[in-house]
Amino acid sequence: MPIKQIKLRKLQMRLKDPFTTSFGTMQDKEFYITEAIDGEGNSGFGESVAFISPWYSEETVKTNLHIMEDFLIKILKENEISHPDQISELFQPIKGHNMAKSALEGAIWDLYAKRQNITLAEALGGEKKEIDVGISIGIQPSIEDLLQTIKGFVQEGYKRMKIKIKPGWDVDVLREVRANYPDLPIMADANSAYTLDDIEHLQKLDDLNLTMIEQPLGHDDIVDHAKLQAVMKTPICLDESIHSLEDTRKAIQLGSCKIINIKIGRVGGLTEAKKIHDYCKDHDIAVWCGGMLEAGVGRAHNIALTTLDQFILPGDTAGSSRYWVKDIIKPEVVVHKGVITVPDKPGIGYDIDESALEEFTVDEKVFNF
Ligand SMILES: O=C(O)CCC(=O)C1=CC=C[C@@H](O)[C@@H]1C(=O)O
Ligand SMILES: [Mg+2]
Repeated sequence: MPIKQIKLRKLQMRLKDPFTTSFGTMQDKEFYITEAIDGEGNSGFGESVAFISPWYSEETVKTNLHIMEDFLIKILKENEISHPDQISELFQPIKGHNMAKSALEGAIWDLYAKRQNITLAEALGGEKKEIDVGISIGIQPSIEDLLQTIKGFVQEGYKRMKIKIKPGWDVDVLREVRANYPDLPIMADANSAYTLDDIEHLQKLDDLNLTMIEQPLGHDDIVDHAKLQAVMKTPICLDESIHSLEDTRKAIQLGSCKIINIKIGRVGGLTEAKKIHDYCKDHDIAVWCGGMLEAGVGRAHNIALTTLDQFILPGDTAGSSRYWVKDIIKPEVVVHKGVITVPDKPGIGYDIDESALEEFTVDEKVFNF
């Protein structure tokens, strides 16, 4: 697969609404869209999920550019790529920087699928033609606002509500939600806002029939999570703690979680994400596809990954209109009654909206091979 050119476009897009988690609030998103071009004019696209500041992980938009242009693109130039699965091996000598690696690998996966004239889902071995999706709701100004927000998303048919929690906005809030929605699938995401000192407080959540509690403890912990899971009925789901298949193996061996949120960027790309999926399938651990407030390219990659059969829980892949006035793909991602129909066109299955891409691009770098 002769790559002739890599393009890095830095985009700035403004979320429709501020998104608040236990870390803080964001509304202006800056990120990279990557493009891998072959000699026949085919283009594959990827998206980096790193944020402007290192609050979710140590990576940022700036570290992404540094690692992509100073290391990863050089490795791609120096090696003949025949299959995208080679890339994670080639990038192995570069420690960390999974989101930078994933952004480039994703563009090459899309290019590969287009050259084979198959969908990215088929290239990954996925068979689902539709995927169930849930929605992630940031911390709201009041419980009334939260209930109103949930009401709207329930009416839109989303299959599961993910509610952000933090100390002072947790048990009482979730009790109120459960009282209003006795049968609705509800999960909580704490984004590491608690410690083992909070065990007794977190155990109060066990009465609420939550589908899971996501990442209650340290962002890089699997030991304390194992202690917490041992005393909680509610399944713990790990997000930030899982960066690789190795982390997955250790977390499952320790009993740190019963569910894993797979995010392509966090684990370094689609090849590693598929390995984690396959390992979880062998060990009866449910997985779902998390979100990073992506634009349409990243959303399309998430949809393709979610077609693999161990993705048995609704993920965070909302429709484009959840976050964006205008997305960079056409058609946009649409959720109908909590379901996304998997596109059947080659590659990611959505076209790039060239005018929107140009409108949001604030910088572009081209690397010729
Ligand atoms: O992209 C989406 O719709 C979900 C976004 C979301 O919930 C998150 C994005 C980034 C970090 C976290 O705050 C949170 C998560 O943990 O999944
Ligand atoms: Mg999370």
